[in-house]
Amino acid sequence: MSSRKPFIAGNWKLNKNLKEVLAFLDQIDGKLPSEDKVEVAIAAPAMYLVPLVHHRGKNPLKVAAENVYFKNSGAFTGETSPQSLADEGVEYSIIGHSERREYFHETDEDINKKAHALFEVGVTPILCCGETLETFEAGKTAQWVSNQIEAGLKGLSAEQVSKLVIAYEPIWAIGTGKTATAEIADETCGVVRSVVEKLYGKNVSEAVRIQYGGSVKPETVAELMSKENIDGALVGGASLVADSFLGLLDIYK
Ligand SMILES: O=C[C@H](O)COP(=O)(O)O
Repeated sequence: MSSRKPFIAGNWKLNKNLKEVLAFLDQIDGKLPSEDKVEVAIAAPAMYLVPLVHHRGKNPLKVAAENVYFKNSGAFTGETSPQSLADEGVEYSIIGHSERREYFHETDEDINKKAHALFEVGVTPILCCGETLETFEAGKTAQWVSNQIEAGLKGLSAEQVSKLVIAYEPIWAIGTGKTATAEIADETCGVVRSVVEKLYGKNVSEAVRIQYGGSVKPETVAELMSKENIDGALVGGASLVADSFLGLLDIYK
């Protein structure tokens, strides 16, 4: 367990309708642990960001976008601007999720532009990285993830990177029920931290928070969070149902 504040974020992906979003807020109302112990967020489809901000009430719940564009205005049909996230009170945005990289062909360069654009408006990026099963089995995870991180951080200042959140999500563990062992997850989060140290020095690498993501469940979260280099979790499936989402936070009560 590190001294950094843990950060547990749900990622709803393309799930829920408005009624379900509001019901979820109702079900977690007054049940989140104190923000002194853990930071909690939900990343939701763009359509539900404003309702989440407006209906979270006094719950210590941060709101995150699942994606963002790197321009604030212009002829970019269908995109969401960083400025609109900031204006509506959205605190975080995931960038570079493996599903965006795979299905929407996002490149490291796009993702780096998004990181810059978010910092410019005061929204904190959650920068995702992670390798395929093939890369994992070939023993090339460290190199792969290091390259993604170096490219994603290009041109960011030490001050920005110390506020950043990085999520290590092995693609083979996403939605498969196959969580990486806590040891593997910790080792790769340690690799990510060492890349940050190489680029920005010890102070920044000790400040940056690194989440693990990939089939995290209430039953597996405690062991993962006990590891030195893991500061939180980015959770898909287990964040969709209020009881299970609250179960992820039991260790902080
Ligand atoms: O962003 C979340 C990850 O893709 C993990 O999803 P999962 O918990 O359903 O495996």
